[in-house]
Amino acid sequence: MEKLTIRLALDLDGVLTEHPAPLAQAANRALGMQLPDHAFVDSAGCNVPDAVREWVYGPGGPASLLEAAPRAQELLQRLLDTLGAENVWIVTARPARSRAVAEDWLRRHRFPACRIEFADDKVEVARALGVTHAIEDSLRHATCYARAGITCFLLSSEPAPADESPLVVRVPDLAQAIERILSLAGEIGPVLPQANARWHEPEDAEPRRRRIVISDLIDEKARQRLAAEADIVDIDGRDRAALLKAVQDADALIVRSETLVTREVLAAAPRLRVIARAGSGVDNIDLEAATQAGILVLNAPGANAVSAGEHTIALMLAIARCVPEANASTHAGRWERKRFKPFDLKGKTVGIVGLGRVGSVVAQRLRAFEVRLLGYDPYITRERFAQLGVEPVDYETLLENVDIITFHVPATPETHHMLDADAIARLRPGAIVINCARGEVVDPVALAEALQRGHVAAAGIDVFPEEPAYASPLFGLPNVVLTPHIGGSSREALEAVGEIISTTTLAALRGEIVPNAVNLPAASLRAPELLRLTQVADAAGHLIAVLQPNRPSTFAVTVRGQVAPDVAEHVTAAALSSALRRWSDRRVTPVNARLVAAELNLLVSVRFDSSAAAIPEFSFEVDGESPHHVTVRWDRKDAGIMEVDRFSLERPLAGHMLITHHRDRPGIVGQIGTILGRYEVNIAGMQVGRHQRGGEAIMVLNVDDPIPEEALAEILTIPHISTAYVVSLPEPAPQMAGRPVRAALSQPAD
Ligand SMILES: NC(=O)C1=CN([C@@H]2O[C@H](COP(=O)(O)OP(=O)(O)OC[C@H]3O[C@@H](n4cnc5c(N)ncnc54)[C@H](O)[C@@H]3O)[C@@H](O)[C@H]2O)C=CC1
Ligand SMILES: O=C(O)C(=O)COP(=O)(O)O
Repeated sequence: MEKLTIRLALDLDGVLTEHPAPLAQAANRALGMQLPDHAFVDSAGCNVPDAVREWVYGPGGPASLLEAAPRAQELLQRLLDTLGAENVWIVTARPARSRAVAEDWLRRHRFPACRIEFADDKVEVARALGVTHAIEDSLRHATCYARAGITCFLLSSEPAPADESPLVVRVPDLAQAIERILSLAGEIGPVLPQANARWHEPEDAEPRRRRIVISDLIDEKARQRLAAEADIVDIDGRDRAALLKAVQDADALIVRSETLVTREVLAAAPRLRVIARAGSGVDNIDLEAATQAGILVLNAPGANAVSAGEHTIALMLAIARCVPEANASTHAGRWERKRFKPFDLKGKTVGIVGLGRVGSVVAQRLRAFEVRLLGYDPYITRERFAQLGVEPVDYETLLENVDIITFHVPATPETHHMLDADAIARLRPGAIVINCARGEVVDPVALAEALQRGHVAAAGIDVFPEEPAYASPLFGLPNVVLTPHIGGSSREALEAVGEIISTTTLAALRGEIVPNAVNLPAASLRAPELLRLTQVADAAGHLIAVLQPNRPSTFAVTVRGQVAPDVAEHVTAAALSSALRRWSDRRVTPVNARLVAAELNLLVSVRFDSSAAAIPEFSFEVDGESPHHVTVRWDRKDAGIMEVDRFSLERPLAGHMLITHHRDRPGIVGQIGTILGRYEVNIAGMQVGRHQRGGEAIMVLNVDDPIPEEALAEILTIPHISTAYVVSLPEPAPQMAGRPVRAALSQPAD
């Protein structure tokens, strides 16, 4: 039976001892030092002079007066019992000459016997000992271990920075570090304990209602839809402290443009799985950090495009028709028919920068005004320009030839200050500038200056570099019409955005695949079909990690038959994330599966063989001492695991199973049945795969009851059985229950 051996290096100070602050305090008192309390968390790393270290750790020094950490003796004993005394070391950076003091301290505090290594360079020693895991209270040592490929549990209550190595796993105390290690050892031991024998580990022991934080005003119907399935926490996203507190136990966060979702926010949100942007622009969300953390980001592009487009036209017309000033003057009782000089849009040249959803709405509406339309958008096709009736031009040409310029681009490094002093200088005198996109696109200082000079005749601005905008160089200028980022706020837009965001947030929290993800590929398959396929791929990933508990160095996917690339990517991400959940301690989801794999040096490859199968198949293969292989077959309606380690199966794998690899010999099945019978495990079904009589074979037994550890140990003593695994996989989709996939597969494909 393949079994992951954990070889553990435990730090002494701060891990088995209490926090070593008393050491620094003693040195300060006795030697007149000014060491901070954490100096002896890593005294070498903190450059504590050697002479001080020798005194602190030497005979009669303050280290001999330290207390033990709570329950440290009992916890060490459990480690020794579970992992084996030959697999546990205390590895300390105390000076080697202090060995006698340390050993005496351990004895006096009734620690069980454990080997102890003294090393300035802990990693070098750990490598030589074949250490796989470590427990540390020093970030520097933890980082060094991680760099050497050793998973290190770091005792820390600080949140991890998002760029921390996936091999550094923060836990609050020693008990929890050891719990994680023991569960790791148990999970990959000979039998899966009941709680782990699930194909999809639940995040909670008890299913809990989801918690959704809403940080801005959203449509009321959307709110009610969310509240029907989850607990809602309303906050003002501009209040950082409230935001950081609210996200601590949030599953989803719904924001609009005013909430900045930074790395700091993500680091404070360990449970967060979905960030939904109730709108289009996601520039207020740190997408890179969200993706690294495996958090799905959704938005609702297009749902407010008419709103933003109409607002753009409103600003243009307000300027052309002098509406703001004429309104104020008439209200004030002045009848100034000669003062205002409105003009028609007809016959003017309007330049649209960015012809996406909003830009297109603007173009379509402006055509009715009989204007000439120039457009600059290097990312859309000539055909799209033609459809919209817009002449494609380069940016300079656009600037030099328009009466009105309007921006509809996202905020990116490329669009930052696209309209700066140089660009403004290219505009014809008297041009008008409209910005309903993002404040960052226009340099407000340069624009204000051009407006004051009259080079730019007027501007209509809905968005500001910093929002809420309580000050701006544009404030108070007579030829500027300002609105407080309400372009996308029409009733209809809020309703449409709300519907998309509420339904897809709930669907994503249920694990369904949604069409509006920003950091996962768009899916060309209907969501329910893709969900079933990715659930089975998830199960295949889980199975392959049960078969191969040590993280492999390659994860190769072969896609046979006609399969769209986005479907293959979803399947790969599902299988890989599920396997990585067992191969690493990182929080892995399909969103960050490839990133985590790359960080762990796991080479992921996807090969397409479209000539091969009429019925699509996805094969997952990992390397290792004995490479393993799992194949999912997909009839475009249902999917099932139909092959394990190149043995074909009659029925798809599902339910609680015992899988054995053995030599095909008479009597083996009977012997297993007898053992399971003795332990009162009921066998619900069986299938055997073999290549030739008497050769290598695989047997899958579906069982109704959990298999006790002792039963599996007995099964492993049966001659000719080489490996045995217990695994649980999801049942087939309800409509397929009881119907072998083979039958479904024989139907013609769609
Ligand atoms: N004022 C408001 O309330 C609203 C503002 N917006 C903002 O309007 C902008 C456009 O939104 P959508 O049309 O929904 O986005 P979109 O993604 O549909 O369209 C953006 C277009 O800009 C183009 N583009 C990107 N970089 C460019 C560059 N360097 N030069 C020229 N074109 C470039 C893209 O090819 C794309 O066609 C975004 O900044 C969005 O946040 C959107 C809705 C409401
Ligand atoms: O959808 C967008 O990109 C918008 O700019 C609208 O932002 P808001 O939701 O009104 O804060």
